[in-house]
Amino acid sequence: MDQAENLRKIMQQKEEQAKEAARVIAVTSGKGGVGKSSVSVNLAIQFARMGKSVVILDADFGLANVEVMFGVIPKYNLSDLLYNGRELKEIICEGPEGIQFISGGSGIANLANFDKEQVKRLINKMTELEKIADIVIIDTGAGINPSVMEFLISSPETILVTTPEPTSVTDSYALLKALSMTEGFQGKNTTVKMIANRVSDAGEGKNLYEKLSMVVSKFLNINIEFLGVIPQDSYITKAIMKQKPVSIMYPNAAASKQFEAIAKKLSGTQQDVSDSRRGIRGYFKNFFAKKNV
Ligand SMILES: Nc1ncnc2c1ncn2[C@@H]1O[C@H](COP(=O)(O)OP(=O)(O)OP(=O)(O)O)[C@@H](O)[C@H]1O
Repeated sequence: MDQAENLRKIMQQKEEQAKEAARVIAVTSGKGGVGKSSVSVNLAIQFARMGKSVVILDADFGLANVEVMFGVIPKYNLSDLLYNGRELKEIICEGPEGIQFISGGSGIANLANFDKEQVKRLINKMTELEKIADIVIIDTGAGINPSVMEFLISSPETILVTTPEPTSVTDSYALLKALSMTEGFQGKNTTVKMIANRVSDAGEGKNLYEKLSMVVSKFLNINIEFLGVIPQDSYITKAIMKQKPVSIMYPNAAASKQFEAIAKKLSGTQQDVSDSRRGIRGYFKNFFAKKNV
């Protein structure tokens, strides 16, 4: 390597260090249909309006709601990066307001079965996200299946979406119980933040949080923080019918205002995470830790 090349490399390294690692946030729920994708997409929009560059990884295999909510049909998905030699920039799709997203496609379902070389390629490619994203939102599947657990266990910050329906509350508990029993789970490494969706008023949301948080801290030794409420709002459904997120279609709707408040609250807090788990590289390294890459 000549001196000029060496210098270029050092400059590049310095640039990469100067750019902070992306904040990785997983969004999940105990059962399907409670508003997980709606939360991912609308928080992304609110973060983008605050000047952040946001990438959503739609890891909800089989129910790719993000693309439906954005009204965009992706040309490629994660499988094309994993198996068909596509580059990261080719599989990233443009959503509204500068948001970018990656459709997981069937690539997501196979992640846990990768061999070492595939894992390395995935980590290296996904690490390129670090250069373009301030925030990476991972929209996981719902429920307690092992692949959802893999996504959550590696995430330093998890948003749990719950509604007042009794089944949503018991399924949230079941999800956290499954998470606490998953190999490698360490309560101190995982912050779970709850959003109460489809509530009739703030009090109902707070009650829901207090109930869930009490049993979860008593029986599972997990602390949940309260992020806030999203009201039951017919504008959400109206917007979905038009394949537009409510924050874009009806920015003054009660739900949009709450998404804005929650995004502000989140961005006002630093992510409390050790260096080895920081950023998208840390996330995937941790995800595949058992494979010793
Ligand atoms: N606060 C709300 N007010 C009214 N309707 C809502 C609200 N939140 C979600 N919905 C409705 O619930 C439906 C499911 O929402 P969404 O697709 O975001 O859920 P999900 O948890 O991601 O579902 P899935 O498990 O299928 O991925 C949407 O059609 C939406 O209209």
